[in-house]
Amino acid sequence: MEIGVIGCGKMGTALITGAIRSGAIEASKVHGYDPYPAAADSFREATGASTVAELDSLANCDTYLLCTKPQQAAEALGALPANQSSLVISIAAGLSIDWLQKHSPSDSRIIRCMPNTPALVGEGAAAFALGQSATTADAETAKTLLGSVGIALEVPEIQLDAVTGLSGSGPAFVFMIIEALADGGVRAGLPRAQALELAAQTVRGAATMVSETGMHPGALKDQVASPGGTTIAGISALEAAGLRSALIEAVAAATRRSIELGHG
Ligand SMILES: NC(=O)C1=CN([C@@H]2O[C@H](COP(=O)(O)OP(=O)(O)OC[C@H]3O[C@@H](n4cnc5c(N)ncnc54)[C@H](OP(=O)(O)O)[C@@H]3O)[C@@H](O)[C@H]2O)C=CC1
Ligand SMILES: O=C(O)[C@@H]1CCC=N1
Repeated sequence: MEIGVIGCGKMGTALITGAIRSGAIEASKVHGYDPYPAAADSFREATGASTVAELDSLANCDTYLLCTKPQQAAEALGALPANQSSLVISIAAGLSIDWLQKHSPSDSRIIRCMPNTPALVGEGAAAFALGQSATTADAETAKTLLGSVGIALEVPEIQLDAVTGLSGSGPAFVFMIIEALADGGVRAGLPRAQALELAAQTVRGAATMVSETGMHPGALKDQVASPGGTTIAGISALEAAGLRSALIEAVAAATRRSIELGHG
């Protein structure tokens, strides 16, 4: 498999760095293209893969990973060699399989997916949906690539906007939560560095408990809250501030925006 990465920005670099690091793909089989020379330079440095100066030079690839912004995708796909039968895996938010099929060379097989940036550290959460002509082997390719850097679920395409709102955008929401927890620690008198370390490890530990125990997060929360204790005082403050509603609305707003991006 020769992979052409179209768009060597943040996410293309994160995915390929993680996949090469995990051993799922070889750097020598990956060729990036980005019109922005600084992006191509950092991609080469981070991944050890090569880059090309013209998109045409990716003509020998059998698999393309589309990592441009959604608004740049039509131009990028339009520049692919025509009449080539290849697999196009898109990570662009919102762009539907139908849209991707229409803008790709006619015999392309399409996979639409939504990864997230923790792929860079092997803790990604991704989902993907297959286009009509994508084969079982293509599904395996997507599963191997995305699964090498975290979890990769196959879902019906209709769920991908919600995946974008939850796990695609979600790392940003969690980074804000970690930052705010650390601020809380600083406000209570902790040095900044320790506050941040404790906040990040608290989120990591809590997430691991949810994954590993299989217990409902509400039950795990109840275990922390002693009657008349500190935790229930904090929970009460969070409920008064509308934490749950704010997070639900954040995922809903991001999902709506993914749908809008798909409408151009
Ligand atoms: N960031 C994230 O957390 C996630 C992003 N995504 C999706 O990944 C995609 C990329 O996002 P992200 O990495 O953050 O964006 P970036 O802007 O970092 O990367 C996109 C890169 O593509 C380049 N580019 C522009 N036009 C072309 C072209 N015609 N051919 C090849 N490359 C081109 C851009 O150059 P220039 O800057 O000069 O325009 C830029 O370097 C988006 O579609 C986004 O929806 C999906 C999941 C998570
Ligand atoms: O903000 C965005 O549009 C992209 C898609 C998911 C995460 N980042």
